[in-house]
Amino acid sequence: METHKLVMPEHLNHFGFLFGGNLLKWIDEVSYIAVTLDYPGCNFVTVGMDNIKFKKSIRQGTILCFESKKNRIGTTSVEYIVDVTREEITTGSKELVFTTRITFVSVDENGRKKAISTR
Ligand SMILES: CC(=O)SCCNC(=O)CCNC(=O)[C@H](O)C(C)(C)COP(=O)(O)OP(=O)(O)OC[C@H]1O[C@@H](n2cnc3c(N)ncnc32)[C@H](O)[C@@H]1OP(=O)(O)O
Repeated sequence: METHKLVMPEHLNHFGFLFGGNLLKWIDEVSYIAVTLDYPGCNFVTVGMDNIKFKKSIRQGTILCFESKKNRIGTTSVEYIVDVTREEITTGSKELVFTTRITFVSVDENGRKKAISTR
């Protein structure tokens, strides 16, 4: 699944670059939507996000593309790789600015883990 976000003034830190917590929130949100659409009827919670390294700063006005790819399916969990690329609006070129693995666990109505059902 692919989606885009526009970096606005309210997303910046006090140095004027994208606040890392906002990036992580967007990754949680877009990949939660991906897993929920991939497994209709299941409820998921995030259990972990790996490899958090902020190596590129991101300016206001940047268009970010989030691509969530299913990477591993376990008994109760599903892992996605999320690649975040910066899209250069004048040239159309793309640059990978962040990548992570995020894992969701299927839960029942009481929040207890539950085997993933495919229907
Ligand atoms: C969309 C959101 O933001 S939701 C809000 C934030 N998330 C939450 O509030 C969730 C809080 N956590 C919990 O309620 C519990 O930890 C649960 C229900 C998610 C899991 O229960 P636990 O007893 O901790 O699970 P357990 O350790 O047995 O692992 C369950 C599965 O998750 C996987 N897992 C556990 N920890 C991690 C981790 N850090 N990274 C990746 N996978 C993990 C396990 O490998 C296992 O997978 P499998 O069943 O496919 O083999």
